Amino acid sequence: MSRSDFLRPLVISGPSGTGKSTLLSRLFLAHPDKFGFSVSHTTRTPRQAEVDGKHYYFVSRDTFQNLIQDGAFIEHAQFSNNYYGTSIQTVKDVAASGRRCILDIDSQGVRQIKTTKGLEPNPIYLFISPPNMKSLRERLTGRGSESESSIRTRLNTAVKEIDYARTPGVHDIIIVNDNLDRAYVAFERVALGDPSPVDDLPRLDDN
Ligand SMILES: Nc1ncnc2c1ncn2[C@@H]1O[C@H](COP(=O)(O)OP(=O)(O)OP(=O)(O)O)[C@@H](O)[C@H]1O
Repeated sequence: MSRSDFLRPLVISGPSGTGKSTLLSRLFLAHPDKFGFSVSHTTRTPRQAEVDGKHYYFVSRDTFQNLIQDGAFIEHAQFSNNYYGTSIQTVKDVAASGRRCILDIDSQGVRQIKTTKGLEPNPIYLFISPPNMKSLRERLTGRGSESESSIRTRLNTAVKEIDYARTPGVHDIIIVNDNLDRAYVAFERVALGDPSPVDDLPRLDDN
């Protein structure tokens, strides 16, 4: 991979509970100096052990709405009654440090970045899929962070996200997080610049 490719932001999306944070934590542990996470802003309340400025910038709805007015975001979206957004400044800060910027955003955000063309250079889009809906439900339940109704909302959204991911050209790369070790090997390759891993998206009518 050339240096210019390495500085292309890597946009990671995939249903809630599919394992994005888990894969990212491993990557950052293995390569502490190579990658920079674009820390998103959100109006949701922090989960236990989440740190302001590290996992998210936790802000009020008023602050978030002012930032939208100021044009601070390359994408922002509302999900489960909370706002999430990525500020232009965060991405610039990571690129300026010579690290590859990694963005973890939902599919509404992916659509928005693609239409606003706010990011230079052009990002690479990676979709992390669950192997099936049953596993996704188990992961969301096992994480213990969501109410039953929140899990239902996330599962309904997941179906739409996986459908959107079937649209040709939306994502450059697809990884199915079935076995965590296998998925991580593929994920690490992508992060280091190999564009080849493309798994098959699961059929949703057989699980
Ligand atoms: N391959 C896997 N097999 C089994 N469990 C997994 C796997 N990958 C992740 N998990 C577990 O699934 C749960 C959800 O993972 P994680 O929180 O990383 O998802 P996420 O995609 O970051 O979700 P969100 O978008 O809501 O932040 C966690 O408890 C994690 O330990």
